[in-house]
Amino acid sequence: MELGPICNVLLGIFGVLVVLRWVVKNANWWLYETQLGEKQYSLPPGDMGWPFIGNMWSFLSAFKSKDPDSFVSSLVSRFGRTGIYKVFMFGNPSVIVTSPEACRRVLTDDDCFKPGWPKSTVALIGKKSFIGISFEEHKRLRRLTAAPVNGYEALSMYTKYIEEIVTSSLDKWTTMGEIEFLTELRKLTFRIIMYIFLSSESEPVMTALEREYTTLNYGVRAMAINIPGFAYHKALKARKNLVATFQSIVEDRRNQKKVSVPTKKKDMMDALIDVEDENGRKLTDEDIIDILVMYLNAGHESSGHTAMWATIFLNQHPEYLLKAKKEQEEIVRKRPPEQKGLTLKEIREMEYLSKVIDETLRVITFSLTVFREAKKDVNLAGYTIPKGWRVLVWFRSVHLDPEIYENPKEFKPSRWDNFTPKAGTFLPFGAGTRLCPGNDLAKLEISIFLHHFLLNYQLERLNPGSPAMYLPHTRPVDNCLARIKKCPSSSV
Ligand code: HEM
Repeated sequence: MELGPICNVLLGIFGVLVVLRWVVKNANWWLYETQLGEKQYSLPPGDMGWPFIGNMWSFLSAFKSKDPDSFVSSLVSRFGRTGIYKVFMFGNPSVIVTSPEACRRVLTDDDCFKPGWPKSTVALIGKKSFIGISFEEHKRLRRLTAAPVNGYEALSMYTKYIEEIVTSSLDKWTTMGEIEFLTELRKLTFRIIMYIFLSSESEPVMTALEREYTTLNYGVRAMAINIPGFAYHKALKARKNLVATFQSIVEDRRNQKKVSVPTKKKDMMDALIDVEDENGRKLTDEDIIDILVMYLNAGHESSGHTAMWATIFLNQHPEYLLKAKKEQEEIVRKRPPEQKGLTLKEIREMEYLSKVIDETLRVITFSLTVFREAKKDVNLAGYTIPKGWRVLVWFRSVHLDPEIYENPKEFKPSRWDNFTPKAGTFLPFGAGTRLCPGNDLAKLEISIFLHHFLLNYQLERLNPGSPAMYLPHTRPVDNCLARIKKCPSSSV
């Protein structure tokens, strides 16, 4: 048999494959960069990945592996430590920023950047939530909703309630045998945020809502594939259920108001129903529901995860746990005998505990990234971000940068002794006009939880070596399966 023709055919196929690969690899470059004219030459270095999926495959495979940071470190090793990289993610030509200076600039420059969350995320959180509304509308609703969740007066008001719910939950957990510690903490923080927004709801409604939020969050970081079986499809269904529940709560509250039965305490729902703009225009049901979907989500997942990790880290480091416990015992010892429970003043004096929480926020970086969009062509660090491109502010890289935090993956609360982070190097709650409005509330909840936990309880993990997973948020695969036990020295 003659080999010549076969070789030619094989060579031909090989040639076609090489050309095809080149075309496919350069499709995004051709689609998004060549259109930019001269500007394409000043884009940040990077790689736009494959057509349609861009860099999502590398992102998802890194974040589903044991080394999520391999995603950004591969950009650094290929393109250098520029702190800004061109990518194609979540369906858009984008730039990832990883240096403190660039992150801070993007977060604080409202003339150049606006929220730029992927359409799929806006569809889940709501187009009338803070990530979908105009600058002016955001300013107004932010003013209205931020005061009741932050500030001395509001926080003092919630301290007693949070303490009650923390102590009763901890007590209950000791009787439950094996629990998923994270799941229980999420329920706890969800009850707190429900109380602030809606005063109260029945236990079954709360458990059902919290479950829907878990499904919703899986969809937020997944690929937007709306086909049964995929995380995004399930998340859309979860949103539908949440909207239906909130709709009936809003209707009930409006009806109550019509027959003018004043509720005992004015909660956030009352404030949202009553508020008018300068033209006397009130919020629609859709406005209120999207604000609820957003706040109740942002307001419990993050604090629940952070409280869990702080407890795990302390458990892994008995010397830090002892130090934190001593501080709490000292607070109780100094307390006048007639005082019942914690005061905000005492919480503000928990110096070591505050370092434990900051260190947890840094090591875990609950919000791995946030999204912005360039409102015009922007020059950043000598590179051009073209108008309309998305910017991913990659908090995780800043918090785990060995040039900022020595041995960054080590949990070491004492690194915060006499250390004030430079601007842009510690951003657990973001910065600028979108700085998390719940930052003080979150620290309050976590401090109250740790206070009672350290004084009276112990965590016994069933799988202490359970590996971590990173999407949608960093957590142990087993949701921290554990038993909660009373300390032998407990006074409760
Ligand atoms: C450890 C706990 C928390 C962490 C790590 C956290 C983190 C963040 C971050 C990084 C942002 C900035 C988003 C951006 O720049 O686009 C943010 C925004 C937000 N957070 Fe939090 N958060 C926490 C707790 C809370 C709590 C308890 C609430 C509820 C009261 C809350 C409500 C919100 C809201 C509504 C926004 C949007 C703000 C806006 O767009 O103006 N967060 N959070």
